[in-house]
Amino acid sequence: MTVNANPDAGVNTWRDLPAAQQPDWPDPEALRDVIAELESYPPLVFAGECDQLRERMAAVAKGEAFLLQGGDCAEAFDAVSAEQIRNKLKTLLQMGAVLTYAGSVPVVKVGRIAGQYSKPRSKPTETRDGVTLPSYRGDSVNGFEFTAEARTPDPQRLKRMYHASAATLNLVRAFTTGGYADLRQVHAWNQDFVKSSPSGQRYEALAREIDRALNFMNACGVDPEEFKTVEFYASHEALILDYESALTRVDSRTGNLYDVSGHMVWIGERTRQLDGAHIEFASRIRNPIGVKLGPTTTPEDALALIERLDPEREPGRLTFITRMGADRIRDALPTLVEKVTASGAQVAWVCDPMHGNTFEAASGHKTRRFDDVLDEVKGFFEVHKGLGTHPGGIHVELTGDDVTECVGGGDEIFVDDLHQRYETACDPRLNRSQSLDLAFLVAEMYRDQ
Ligand SMILES: O=C[C@H](O)[C@H](O)COP(=O)(O)O
Ligand SMILES: C=C(OP(=O)(O)O)C(=O)O
Repeated sequence: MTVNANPDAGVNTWRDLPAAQQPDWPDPEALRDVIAELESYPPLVFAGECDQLRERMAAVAKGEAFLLQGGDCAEAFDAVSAEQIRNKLKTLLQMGAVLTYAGSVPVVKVGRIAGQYSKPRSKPTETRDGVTLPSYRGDSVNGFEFTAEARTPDPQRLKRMYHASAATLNLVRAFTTGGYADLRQVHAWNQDFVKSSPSGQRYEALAREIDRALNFMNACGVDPEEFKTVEFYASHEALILDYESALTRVDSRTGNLYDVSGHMVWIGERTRQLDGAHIEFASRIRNPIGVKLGPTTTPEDALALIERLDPEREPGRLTFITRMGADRIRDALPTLVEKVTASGAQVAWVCDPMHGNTFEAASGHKTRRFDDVLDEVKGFFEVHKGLGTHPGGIHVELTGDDVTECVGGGDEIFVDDLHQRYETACDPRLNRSQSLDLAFLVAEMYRDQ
């Protein structure tokens, strides 16, 4: 259930509509208290930063830049450590360097980070050995452990989500502006990795080229500030609407509403009903918005979403993140892109090659084949090439750690390896080596485009 914490605020119009995938909070009073407290907390991001990202996304929509959006499937409170945050950031920075240099395109870097704590689920309950409990819905809602106590939704967790997001964002900001992300560190990001992995070695060769280019520029007297820091943004799925609307504020500069829990938020495949609460919520805020589109999306759905979320047809406002599956993308995507383009809307098209390619291995692990992931990205590029439209970016679930959750990749992981380091709380992520492999292959596709 949801409660009406601030009926006068313009953001609360979603409360009258059906809201899919919301937790069954057992104690409405406790939820109300938490919402009131969250409403008093300072913003996690500044509205001006959201505007800046909207401008960057406009460049993506116009074909002038490429989006790299990636991070955990589900962040976890016990993984808010310097090491894990640094590893994730390092992986994204390395991928960004590969795409920028080998793909020769400006890369907009956005993490699935500092707020990705809530998960929509296929089933509301999970049964093990005859015991049925609520499904795990992310650390913002309940615990992963299979006990009645852990699985009971607890609104106090929404406050932990805020604090975990704040701590993560703080370190990300320190790393990206305090010297760690300086392009001259391009080798340092690879240090612990290069010897053992083919993709690490390939990266090292590219880093040497970048070094030479930097030395050349330096010798010419050019040392741009842009190389010393990195623009990096935070995004997550806007799923738990009580949290998102408690973090929505009126921007004093413009009087507009911004969800200041992250720079960009997206609405998932399971919650993008046109007459539902999530789309209503997204229509009220000025952040750049993503919407996931699965294989059954019709052109009419896409056009109606544009009408609701981007009535002014403003490039950068709306990103369609398609997640069709490798076997469907070549059939399902062309009509969508054609009809949307013909409507005059300039959305950014981004490929999520993860969510349409999940299967369960014989061992019971949810996994994905690297080759399927790659094939979906290839299909995405083929479709856009065929239509003369811009393949705007990729959206991937990844981690900087050497997990064994997806099979394949240059440093191949086999189905029998899955149990070794299977650490995700929900869906399988690419590890660092697989992520770099993907970046090199996408850079080649982009160049060939
Ligand atoms: O990350 C996406 C969804 O939350 C996830 O795919 C749902 O998984 P389920 O089908 O196991 O519920
Ligand atoms: C739930 C997700 O994806 P989708 O909505 O595409 O299933 C996700 O990206 O975490």
